[in-house]
Amino acid sequence: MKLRGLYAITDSQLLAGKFLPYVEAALEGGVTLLQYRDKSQDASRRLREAQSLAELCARYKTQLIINDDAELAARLGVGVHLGQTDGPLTPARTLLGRNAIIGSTCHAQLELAEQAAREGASYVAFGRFFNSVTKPGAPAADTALLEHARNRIKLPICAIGGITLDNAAPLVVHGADLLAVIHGLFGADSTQEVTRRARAFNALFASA
Ligand SMILES: Cc1ncc(COP(=O)(O)OP(=O)(O)O)c(N)n1
Ligand SMILES: Cc1nc(C(=O)O)sc1CCOP(=O)(O)O
Ligand SMILES: [Mg+2]
Repeated sequence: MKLRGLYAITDSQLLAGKFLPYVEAALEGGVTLLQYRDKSQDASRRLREAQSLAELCARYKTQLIINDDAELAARLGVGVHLGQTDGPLTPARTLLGRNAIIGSTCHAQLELAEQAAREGASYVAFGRFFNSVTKPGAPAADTALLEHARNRIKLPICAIGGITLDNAAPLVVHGADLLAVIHGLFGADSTQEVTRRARAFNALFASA
């Protein structure tokens, strides 16, 4: 499967009280990958919500990725996204199997991406590209990095951090295969607006 398009990421605070309707609205507009990102320690809620997302994703034929937690991903038979402090990729690959999607945070460092590729990552994620409400302190990346990564890394390239419909187009032009978005997608006033935004993000790939 070609990993290209919108990568929607959930946020438990932003989606409080509208979690499933907003996620379904995004799926309705078209989502290549959906990441369940919940930074709480509430294991039973995490399991319950991740199971609901797995059912929803199955209906929409979207791939589900669990942030941080390879054990939960293994339990659900889905993919995982691991940051630099979330544990090594190689055991996660062994646990999840060769077909699982495993993503790796590489900040603004090509060396991290090359290492992730050697260790069996399915895609590499660079960011943050713009100011992010969700993660203001993340290290900054720029479009030149995408061009270098395009030439050196033979894996799908994901861009993240402060991405909105107003600033996303150059990222695709400079080589991003996946646009990972929280606020720019789910910070909308209605489910209809979430669907519209998802469609508009996907349209950027159709025209690139
Ligand atoms: C697609 C994608 N890219 C980067 C991240 C960030 O991962 P990490 O650095 O582990 O930070 P947290 O998201 O865990 O706070 C991501 N989750 N997804
Ligand atoms: C989770 C995350 N990781 C980042 C990184 O740079 O690695 S930026 C980020 C937040 C993405 O949310 P938003 O689209 O609301 O900015
Ligand atoms: Mg993490």
